[in-house]
Amino acid sequence: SGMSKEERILSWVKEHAMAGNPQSVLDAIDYYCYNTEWAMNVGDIKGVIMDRIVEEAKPRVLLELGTYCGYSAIRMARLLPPGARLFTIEFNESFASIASQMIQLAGLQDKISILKGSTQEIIPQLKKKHEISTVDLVFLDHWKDRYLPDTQLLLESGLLRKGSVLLADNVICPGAPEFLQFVRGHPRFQCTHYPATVEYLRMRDALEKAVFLG
Ligand SMILES: O=C(CSCCNC(=O)c1cc(-c2ccc(F)cc2)cc(O)c1O)c1ccc(O)c(O)c1
Ligand SMILES: [Mg+2]
Repeated sequence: SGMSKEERILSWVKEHAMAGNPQSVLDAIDYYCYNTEWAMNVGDIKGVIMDRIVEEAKPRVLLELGTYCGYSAIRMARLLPPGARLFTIEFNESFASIASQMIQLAGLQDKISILKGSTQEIIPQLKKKHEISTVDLVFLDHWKDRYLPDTQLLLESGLLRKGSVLLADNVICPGAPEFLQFVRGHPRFQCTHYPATVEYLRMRDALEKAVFLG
């Protein structure tokens, strides 16, 4: 029994962040994870790279695979204009609950919808159930061996349009070799590699951006 690591992070953020201030929520999570307990948030180093990519893409409909505590959802949604929407899929009930409270504290609940379930069951429902035509940016951060099958599912579901951006975390560590090989070898994807480090550590990691050419 006792609190989970994710509950301890949420408690710290409630104490140290300012309600309605997304940056203070991100800073509080990063401070706790640098100084007290490591956790698998994308973090500040890869987060700054994500910020630039999201600002350049100007997406109106975003999809995230793997919510965890909501750090990357808050990171992306804080940059969005009114009317833009982020849908984030989380399989784990307790992670989804923590993330919902984190997003509420950041004041971003009107921009972010948490969809509870597995990506393989939810992705095919997105068009009908959530009135989505296509997605402008997808952040992949869930099970690393699901990156490739879910990319193929996004293609089959007609959810990608010319210019849709796939942005994948952890392509070096833990790694997503089959996904990397697929998008880098695919004639309809334009890939860019962004070397970085694993959140809160010195170990090497990277983001991969794959733009669908339609
Ligand atoms: O962990 C999962 C799978 S989803 C999260 C995937 N993400 C990662 O695994 C992930 C891992 C690392 C990382 C780990 C160890 C290292 F030494 C270095 C890096 C970094 C990341 O940025 C990540 O995103 C899950 C657990 C329980 C459930 O109940 C559930 O539902 C899910
Ligand atoms: Mg990750």
